[in-house]
Formats: sequence, structure tokens, C-alpha cells
Amino acid sequence: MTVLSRCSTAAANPTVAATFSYLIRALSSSSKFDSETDLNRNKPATLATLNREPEGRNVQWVFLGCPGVGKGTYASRLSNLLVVPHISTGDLVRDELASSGPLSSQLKEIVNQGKLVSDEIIIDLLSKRLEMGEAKGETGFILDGFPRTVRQAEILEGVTDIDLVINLKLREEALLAKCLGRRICSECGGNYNVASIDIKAENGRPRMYMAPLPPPPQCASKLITRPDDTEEVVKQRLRIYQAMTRPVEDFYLIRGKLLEFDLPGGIPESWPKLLRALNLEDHDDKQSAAA
Ligand SMILES: Nc1ncnc2c1ncn2[C@@H]1O[C@H](COP(=O)(O)OP(=O)(O)O)[C@@H](O)[C@H]1O
Repeated sequence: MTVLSRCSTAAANPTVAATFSYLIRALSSSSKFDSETDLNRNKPATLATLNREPEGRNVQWVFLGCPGVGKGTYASRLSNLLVVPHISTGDLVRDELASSGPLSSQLKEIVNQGKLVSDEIIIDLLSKRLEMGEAKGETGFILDGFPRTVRQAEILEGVTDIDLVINLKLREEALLAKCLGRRICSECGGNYNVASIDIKAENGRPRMYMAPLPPPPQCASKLITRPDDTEEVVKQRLRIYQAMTRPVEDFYLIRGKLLEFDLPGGIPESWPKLLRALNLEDHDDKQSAAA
């Protein structure tokens, strides 16, 4: 069932109904920036300027960043730490692909060519996921892979308040290698990486080393590669990111919501620094102590 056909059944729930009626209007109108309402133009976000956890609900954060940067890894870690769902539109698309539903073959062709799925399809998948979470009592989210176009960002802005957008950045030389080294356990879905990245110090930039993330022995014989992680398709995804998603960074920058984070290396160096940038070190200590 699509967003459009479900609007009548959603009417019983004001939150979902309001969301859907906005989406329907947004999807049928042309894309346009609303620059009048913004008070924080061109100021990068700092935690002091952001209301990180508005009263009564959990965080609503977005992760931006090129393919291979590690959005999924860090979004998933933060989602465990903050106990909010990690919603990856890439995963929603892959689930739909695997379901052999009506959209499956159409999506397969788009994804395997490294192209973006239409805003309508993505919004529909995301609406269903949010609606399901809402029914289970979920509040807050960490979105990974959405929004990816300015139109998607405008639609999201009309539906709900985003508190913070974390823009992960990694040296370009590492991105392709990270995608090509990505492996997934076909049984448990665990994510690993066989790439060992060592970029020498050059032009005043320090050496960067990212160790592989090997699978545990029980997953080692069950590893698969995503069909869109081939060199040709990754390069196409990186081009599409520059053309379609880079402007989303500016969308949030002018709204004062963008937190730029340069990954200094692999998880051991990057994770504590990210927590520090997010003012969450204490949170991590409490979690580890409780574990
Ligand atoms: N918000 C979105 N808009 C359009 N297409 C999307 C979106 N999210 C995911 N997709 C599709 O799913 C694919 C995989 O997404 P993802 O796992 O986020 O990949 P990446 O590693 O490139 O960030 C994308 O290449 C695209 O085809």
C-alpha cells in the first residue's frame, strides 16, 4: 500500500495522519527552499547552539557522508548508546529488494547501477518504517542515508524537527577501499571490513591507518559482498553523492544544524573523538559501567 492510498487508514492516528497529509502535499508540489524561517544562517552547529534532546522525546539525528565513510557503523553505535532506533534507508531498500515484492526488480536495477531510488519510493518505505516503530512505542531516531536530496530534506523538515545532522568526513583515498573491503555475514547480518588502509603522511597531513575489521570465526565462511560495492558502481555512487547529496549539507549548514566531523582513522581513534564532539563521553562511561 502506498503513502497516498493509506492516508484514509492513517486518519485514526493524528501523528501519522499529520505526517502523511504533509507528505502528500510535499510530494505533489515543486521543490522550494524556505529561507525566511531560518535564524541561524551559515553558522556551523555546535552542541551549545543545538537543543539535543528536546523535552519529552528522544534525539532525532541524521547522519550524512559519502558511501564508505562509516555512517552505518557510527549510527548503529550511537543508536545503542542512546537507545533510539537506527533507521537506514539503504537497509530498507535492501529489505524490499530481498522481499521479492512488486518493487523488487525495479529497485534492483536502480541500486545495482548506483543510482538513487525515487523520492516517492524512499518516502513510502521510510513512512512505513516510522509508522511501525510508532506502533511499538519507539520515539526518536538516528537516520542514516536519508535525506539524500534537497527535496527529501525539505519534506523531512516539514514533517518533524531534526535536532542535529552529523556530517562524517573521511579522506577520499580511503572511501573506495572501504566500500570494496566491506563484507556482510549472510547469516547474522554483521558488518565487517577486510581493507587495511594506510595513507602516508603528505603535505602536512598526518598518516592515516585504518585496521581491517575482521569477522569472528563463526561468520568467516558466510561472508558476502553487496552487489553495488564494485569499483564501477562505487565510483558512480560517489559522483551521485557530490551532485545530489552535497547540497543537503548546505541545507543543514544554513539552518545551523550541521556538525562536521573529520574521522581521524579507524573506530578505536574515531569513536572516542566522536563522543567527545557530541558531549557524550559520560554517557559511554555509564553504559560501559552498566554492561
Ligand atoms: N534516501 C535515499 N534516496 C534515494 N535512494 C536511496 C536512499 N537511501 C538509500 N537509497 C538507495 O539504496 C542504495 C544503498 O544505500 P546505502 O546503503 O545508504 O549506501 P551508501 O553506502 O552508498 O551510503 C543507494 O545507492 C540508493 O540506490
